[in-house]
Amino acid sequence: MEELKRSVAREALKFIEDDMIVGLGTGSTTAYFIEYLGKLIMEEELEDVYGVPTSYQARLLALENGVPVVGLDEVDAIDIAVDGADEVDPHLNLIKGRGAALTMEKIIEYRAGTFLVLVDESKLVERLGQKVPVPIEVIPAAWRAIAEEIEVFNATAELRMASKKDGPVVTDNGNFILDARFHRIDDPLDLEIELNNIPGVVENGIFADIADIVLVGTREGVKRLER
Ligand SMILES: O=C[C@H](O)[C@H](O)[C@H](O)COP(=O)(O)O
Repeated sequence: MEELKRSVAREALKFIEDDMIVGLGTGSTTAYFIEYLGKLIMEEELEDVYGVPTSYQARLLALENGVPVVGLDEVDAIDIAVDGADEVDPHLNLIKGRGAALTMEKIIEYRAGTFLVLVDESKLVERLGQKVPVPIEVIPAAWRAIAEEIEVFNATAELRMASKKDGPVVTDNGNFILDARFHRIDDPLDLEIELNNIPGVVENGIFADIADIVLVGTREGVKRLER
């Protein structure tokens, strides 16, 4: 599985050119991409490439690997954003947010000229929600109220707990994460909009109609899916 992640990360480098501003995603697959990108920059095979990190994890990895970083508020445009996903459906709708970085990811990926997604074949599903819940970033004080609201959608929501800290996961933005399991997601775009309409919801992990290209690492090689 790690080799599949590495192979898509290597393939993603082909999309990066000199002078590009690159959105740097979060997670284990993008971590390889940031590492390889840093190598090309250090070897001067790429020039004037800057990364806009989607999380503290991406920022630390970029600094560690020699990718110069800039903030979203310092750039006029993002040429390409590269990120992983937790599920990809046949229309290239995604679920993201296992790493709790969904809000900055969505802001940066929405702004990017091209949004390139890197996954291994285990992430492909027929319908979103088949394998993973939908993460929802919420204002802490509102978590219980929102969990109740979500039941209206025929779903259950669980507050995500931390593993190396007592109590809940706190996101890079200081919020909580609810993981919502829906009975069935028929219209991802509609659900994405509806969830964001609940007061106190900051953002949710459905990324409908936003991915441009998905590179899938398979045992037979890297496959390219396009919308
Ligand atoms: O918040 C985390 C992100 O959405 C990740 O991009 C996503 O969970 C994929 O991560 P990984 O490449 O580790 O499977």
